[in-house]
Amino acid sequence: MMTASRPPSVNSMGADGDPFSALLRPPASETDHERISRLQREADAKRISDSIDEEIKADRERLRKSRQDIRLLLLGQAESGKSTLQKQFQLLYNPSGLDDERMSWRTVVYFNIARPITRILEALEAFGDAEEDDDDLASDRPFGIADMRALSGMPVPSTSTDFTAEEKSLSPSQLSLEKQISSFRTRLAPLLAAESSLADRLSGGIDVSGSGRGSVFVRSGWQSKTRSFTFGRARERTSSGGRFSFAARNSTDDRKGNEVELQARKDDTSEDALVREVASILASCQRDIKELWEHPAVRKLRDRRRLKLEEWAEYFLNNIERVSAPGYLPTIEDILHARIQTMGVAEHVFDMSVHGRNTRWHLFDVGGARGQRHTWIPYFDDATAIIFLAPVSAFDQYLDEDPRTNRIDDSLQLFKQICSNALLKRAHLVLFLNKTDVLRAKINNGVKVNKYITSYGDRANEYDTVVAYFKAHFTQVHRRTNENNRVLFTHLTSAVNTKAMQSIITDVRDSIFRGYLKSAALV
Ligand SMILES: Nc1nc2c(ncn2[C@@H]2O[C@H](COP(=O)(O)OP(=O)(O)OP(=O)(O)O)[C@@H](O)[C@H]2O)c(=O)[nH]1
Ligand SMILES: [Mg+2]
Repeated sequence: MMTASRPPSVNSMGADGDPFSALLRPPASETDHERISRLQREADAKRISDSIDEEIKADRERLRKSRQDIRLLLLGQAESGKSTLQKQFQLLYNPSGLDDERMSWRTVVYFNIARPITRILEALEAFGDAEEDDDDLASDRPFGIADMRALSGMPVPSTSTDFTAEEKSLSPSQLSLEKQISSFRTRLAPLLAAESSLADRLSGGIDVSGSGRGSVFVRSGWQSKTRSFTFGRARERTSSGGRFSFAARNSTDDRKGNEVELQARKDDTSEDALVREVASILASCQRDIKELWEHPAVRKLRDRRRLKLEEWAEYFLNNIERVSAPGYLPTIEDILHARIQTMGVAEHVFDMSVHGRNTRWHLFDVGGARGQRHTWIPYFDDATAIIFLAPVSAFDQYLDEDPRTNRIDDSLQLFKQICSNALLKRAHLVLFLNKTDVLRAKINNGVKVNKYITSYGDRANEYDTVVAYFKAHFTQVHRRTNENNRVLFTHLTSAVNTKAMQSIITDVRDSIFRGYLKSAALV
């Protein structure tokens, strides 16, 4: 094909035939001074242009490298164990990171104690009005305040909760249960008052709808936020008798409190005043908490499953003496059990050497509550792999966001959406049937699966049978949506069990890496 170049315009052409040279040529009348400043301007412009070129080059290089990074999404409903799994990755590949955060986790641990205490007291009170049974004891009459009185072994006036002079002289265990609840409320008032302040501290004061019974939403990076609250800033709020100045103190306590505060201020000016205040409250009401937790009425409510506390609440209440001791610093085990809800998507980066190759892994830990799931989508199209966590212990639980939906059912629906999502069709797929330890404990305690999952029928209410049943359902969902013959790697896990998790993570890491090398055609 013939090509004809357009002739340059005669008017704009310089003597050398270049149409631009006439424009760029300095005027014939240019003075020495003008020439020097022109050359200076041109040198500056070249420097800027070169540095832009360098930046573009560096950006390209970063992009090229980041395309080779591995992107792993941790998906699953709220409370399925995603953040716990992320902590296990951190323990394995950046252990000092978690160690540095130990102080900050006190806020969460204290919150994880204060919230269940409120719930236990509410449950004790509420069941006085309960009319229906909710578990295997369907034939039992409702366990109400009359039962509680019976438990306490004393006749009581049913209306007044004021203590008589005689009652004041009695030990707590000699009081009627109604009075005991009231006494617990009084003794634990400072801790109950601290709950919302701790929640505010963790969430930054943002009340997000859908935050659950036992939890509070936090954004990534909350650790530095809780630590960086200086004493001075927190003190501002305590001094006005606001929410941090807890009740039930006499003037001697106040003096002592002030001395402790002054000493603490000298010792560590950056320590959070709220956390210190709660630590001292816990130290002083540790025996009350233990007494409440071990109270026969609370045990009975738990046995009858009228009070269902989450695994973290049980863990911290069982460890209350250690956790409320002065100078308490959360252990790694405590951090793994601590509960806060993830808001949005938190990215964690790990550099790993896998079989001699250095790779950068980006772990995306997402918020699993229904209201958070839309935030996952932007991370789908370049995901290398997904670990989907399904908490198999949740067969007797319902979503906080929608109390009519069984949590296993929600997990199956969500897994179906993930398996069939076109953006994710090339991602390596791993399924963790998690919380197997909690499942085992429930089965051992006689909780019947077919009461909540009717299709379970009359199969044996034994751990192995239950796990096999749930596994078969998830595998079937995968098979039915598996257009690309993608392999599903399944593991039975307990995300809080560090020893077991470390070998599972290594296995999963290797299989993801092999898949990644294959798909990147690097082998
Ligand atoms: N006993 C036991 N507890 C677990 C297990 N996995 C997670 N947990 C606990 O369950 C709670 C919830 O776990 P998270 O990791 O916060 O759940 P998540 O999936 O990140 O939840 P969202 O951030 O709300 O989406 C925490 O208190 C964990 O310690 C498990 O396998 N066994
Ligand atoms: Mg989380």
